[in-house]
Amino acid sequence: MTEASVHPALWPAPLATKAVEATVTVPGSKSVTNRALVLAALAAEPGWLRRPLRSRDTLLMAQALRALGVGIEEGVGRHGEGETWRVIPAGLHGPATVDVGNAGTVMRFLPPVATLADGPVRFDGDPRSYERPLHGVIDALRALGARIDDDGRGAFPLTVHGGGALDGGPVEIDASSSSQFVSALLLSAPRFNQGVEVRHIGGTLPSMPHIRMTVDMLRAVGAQVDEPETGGEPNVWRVSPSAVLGRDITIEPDLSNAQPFLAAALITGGRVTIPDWPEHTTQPGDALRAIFTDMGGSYELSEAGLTFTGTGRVHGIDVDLGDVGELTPVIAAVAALADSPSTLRGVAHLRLHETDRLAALTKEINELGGDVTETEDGLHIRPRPLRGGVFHTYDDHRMATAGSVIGLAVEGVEIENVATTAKTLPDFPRMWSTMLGAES
Ligand SMILES: O=C(O)C1=C[C@@H](OP(=O)(O)O)[C@@H](O)[C@H](O)C1
Ligand SMILES: C=C(OP(=O)(O)O)C(=O)O
Repeated sequence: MTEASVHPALWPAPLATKAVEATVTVPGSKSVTNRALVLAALAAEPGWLRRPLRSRDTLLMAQALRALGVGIEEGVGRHGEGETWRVIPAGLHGPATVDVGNAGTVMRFLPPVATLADGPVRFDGDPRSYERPLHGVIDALRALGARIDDDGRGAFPLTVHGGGALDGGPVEIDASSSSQFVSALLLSAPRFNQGVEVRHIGGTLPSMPHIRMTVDMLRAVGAQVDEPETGGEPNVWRVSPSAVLGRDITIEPDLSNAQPFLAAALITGGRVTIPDWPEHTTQPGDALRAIFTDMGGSYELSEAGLTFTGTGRVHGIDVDLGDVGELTPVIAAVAALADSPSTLRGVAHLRLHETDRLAALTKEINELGGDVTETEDGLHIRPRPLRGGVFHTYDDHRMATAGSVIGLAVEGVEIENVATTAKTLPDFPRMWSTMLGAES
């Protein structure tokens, strides 16, 4: 248990007393930042990340790459000191230790990188990292020629005995518990001797937009990728061996972290603008435009960014969130405040996220007087009048933001350990209060 969960601070979630009217600048995407760091570390020349996210997950990634010998320097960007990272690749060295925290991207994306180091790399992390699925990455790396010690458990702590290179080649995996298995193998694959051919052989693959993000970012650094969506075989991804180019990349705002702010507009009948909303993106958060419109709002994408407007009336929704699972907690919170029931489907794999999100949402919303039941692959949510109380967060950043959304409409909601939002959005409490202070 972390210190924060032994002494959980309670944060009184602010109530919205009127329609929220605000412009909220959201920091960079976790998923894009951590992919960009890995690709820059594997490149043949230095690269830049502009407006990277600085949060627990991305700082853990940067710290791990530095431990392997990669230079990551603070640079002066267009937006002032400290807003860029210059990444200077180097030979990857062991021995090294990597703390994965509870970051799925760090725990899955870095073992393949470690196979390229010239010595042992020991991985450890938060207690929850021991429970999150990893076998797809570890078994695949072994099949591709890596030596990994894990006491036979297929979980952390473990040591990847980097041999300076990896054969690579064809491999079958079951990635139905996490798309990150596929992304992990593809990201390092240009540097494997034979590249990689990953064949997914399990049930439904979640989070397809995140795999698309991996493919697009690989292509942007010069990799050749064959994949199902551009005419390749279904469920098969191939990356050819090649040099990785150093690039200058500006990180998009994290659209999944924009979600609670958009939800505030929807629930209060207000208007929230998120500047720099990308016109085209692989981020799953882009699906919020359609989902929150179905739930009763409307949006406009303009030079100013994405402006989302609510009417104060929120409708229930029946939706498959398999592609966009990380949006589920805040959608569940909004659904609990709607005028009709909701069914959220396709997200059984959320039981293995930061916490068991289906169980946690059910318990916490019901403890405020709600009526939520778990299904095999999601949630049924029947809105009822809610009351105040403690909203437990289980070291899950998205539970904290979900509870805060309910707190906008329900007096007396207290969020346990709101600091857990530091995983991807360290400034959340201040941003939330500022948004409400900007009410008109
Ligand atoms: O590759 C990524 O950056 C992510 C993929 C998804 O993981 P799962 O496929 O495990 O849900 C998502 O939920 C996570 O927040 C980020
Ligand atoms: C599932 C999530 O994170 P992770 O990258 O740790 O899997 C998330 O951010 O919702």
